[in-house]
Amino acid sequence: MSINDTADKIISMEIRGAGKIAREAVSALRDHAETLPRTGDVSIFIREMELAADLLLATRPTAVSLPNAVQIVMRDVRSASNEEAARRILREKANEFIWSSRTALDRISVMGANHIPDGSVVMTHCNSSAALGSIIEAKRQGKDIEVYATEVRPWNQGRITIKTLNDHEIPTTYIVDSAARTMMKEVDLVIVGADAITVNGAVVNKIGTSQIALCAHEARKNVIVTAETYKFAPRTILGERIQIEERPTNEVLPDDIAAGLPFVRIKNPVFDVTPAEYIDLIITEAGAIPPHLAFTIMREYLGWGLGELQNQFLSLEKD
Ligand SMILES: O=C(COP(=O)(O)O)[C@H](O)[C@H](O)COP(=O)(O)O
Repeated sequence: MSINDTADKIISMEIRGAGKIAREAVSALRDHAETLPRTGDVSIFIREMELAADLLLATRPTAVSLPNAVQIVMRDVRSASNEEAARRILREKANEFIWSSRTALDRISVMGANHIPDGSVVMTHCNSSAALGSIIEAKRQGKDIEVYATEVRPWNQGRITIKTLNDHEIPTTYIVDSAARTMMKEVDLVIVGADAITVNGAVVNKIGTSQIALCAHEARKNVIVTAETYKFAPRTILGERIQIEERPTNEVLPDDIAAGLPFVRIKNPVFDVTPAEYIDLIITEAGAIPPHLAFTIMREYLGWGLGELQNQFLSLEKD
């Protein structure tokens, strides 16, 4: 798929979910490199690849998996000594990222399943491959489990979730988002995915996640977040905030109805922030951690992010 097609599909949400966005972006970068004519000038190749990367980065602002994946693939390309080396590094890094991202999902699924006791009822929100992977793995291990899945207005990602759960013959109850608190008494634990995790262990995920986590906290039910290490955002160490995407208001209310309500304002933020105190565990491919250890993951697994931050500080000091 071309860079433009991939970017369009991410914007239109045909490609969605933080992990998938990252993998598809990386595979589009790899394919794009193959379409560029060989010039023998490494700087031309790098410039073309940066333009392609910028196009992808401008698609959706919240899932940090996208800039992290682009950085993982592009970082060593930028210092390549010649065009052939740059092409080889890009290909290798892209393939490595896609492979390790899938492996991470498998590992998270097994660890996540270990945290789902036999006979438990799990609530999930939105459509997360990491969260669903854990539920499906628990079922594969022979555990008798049930799921409550929310609708996820306005895009109804819950329908994709219930289709997958149904395909795996997992008994599922489908509820509207506002039924989460009422239904929490039937539930033993909540499992969701993440679009970004900040240095203080807060989790950015689909709008509504924080309400569900709050209800779970009130009802003394565990909240488990499943997230690959590339969902952690090292730049939050510097105080950079995760941008919450606002999508068109007509996803919430059709324009013709809105036009008749001149005093009504519509807002459509599509992600929210769940503070660390409402999260019991974050399961990554590197192990399950309490949210306050987010910094450790950033240091150990996204070390480049910290190196870059250090360079920024050094240049600030020089200025
Ligand atoms: O919030 C969403 C998707 O939002 P959208 O539908 O707006 O992209 C998912 O919970 C996370 O991206 C994690 O998904 P995964 O575990 O698959 O990476």
